[in-house]
Amino acid sequence: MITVEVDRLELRYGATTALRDISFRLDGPGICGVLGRNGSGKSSLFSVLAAFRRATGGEVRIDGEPVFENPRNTRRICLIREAGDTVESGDRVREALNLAAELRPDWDADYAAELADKFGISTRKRLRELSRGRRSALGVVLGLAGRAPLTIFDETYLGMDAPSRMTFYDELIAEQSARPRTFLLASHLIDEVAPLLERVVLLDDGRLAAFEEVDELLGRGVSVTGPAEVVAGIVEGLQVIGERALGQTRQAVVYGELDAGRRAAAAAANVELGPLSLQELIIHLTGAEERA
Ligand SMILES: Nc1ncnc2c1ncn2[C@@H]1O[C@H](COP(=O)(O)OP(=O)(O)OP(=O)(O)O)[C@@H](O)[C@H]1O
Repeated sequence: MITVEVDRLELRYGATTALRDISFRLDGPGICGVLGRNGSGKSSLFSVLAAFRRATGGEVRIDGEPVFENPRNTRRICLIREAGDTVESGDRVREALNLAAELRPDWDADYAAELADKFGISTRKRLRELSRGRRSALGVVLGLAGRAPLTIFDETYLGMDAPSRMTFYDELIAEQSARPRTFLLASHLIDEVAPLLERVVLLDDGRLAAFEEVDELLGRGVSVTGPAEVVAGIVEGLQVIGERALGQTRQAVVYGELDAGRRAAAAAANVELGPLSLQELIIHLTGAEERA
């Protein structure tokens, strides 16, 4: 079990600032989603966490020690990138697995073989002959069987079909309960991964838009649907983060809680109050509608 501290992190690529003033801390095991729109900085954050890049400001520490140029930490972190990016070493699947066995102190070869079988990956196959989905699945095998205390999957699902993705999610949950560790998961399939996540790091244009437990985040959003004028009265003075009109019916998405008075007004006027999905909430929080 490890502690991950991201402290006022900044990453610039020349004139582009990809991450600004990002701070959060993960104590102990859990599955944390790293979510955000294209270009929001997810892969940049991972590249600093995995010590592939040096931060241009602030720091990342694992168990209190910096990650960059620190061999003690490098072996404890495993970053699995999207399809094809992780498995360039070796000619065949077997060689990629053997290399992982050398690099990863906690590698479980039997589990790797079992997973490869589940994903239909032949260990005799040449890496370049694998389909895109199977290359992604091989990334999943390397990440799960490596059992690194900090394991990061960066859009590793790309190209994987629905049954393979479900196998990935099931294995992730099973691993997490049998051998708790810290997983970071970036995905654009938010509602698909939402049930796995305990916490979310939400990035918006390189900034930290939210760092929260999923249940708390979900508790913040409520949709209010009914006759336009009544809805307007109920949400007045609240933070409305999205709106939709359908004829005389209006749906307002509120970020925040409705007090008892507003709830009673809604009940009396047949106004429907509903939860938001994590995906809806995140779409609103990252301003997709306004920008679109
Ligand atoms: N090597 C690089 N050189 C210059 N700019 C870069 C580089 N890598 C990323 N960026 C820029 O940094 C910002 C963040 O990109 P990043 O790839 O971290 O986003 P992301 O959230 O992973 O996006 P996506 O969801 O599309 O994968 C973007 O503006 C991007 O153009």
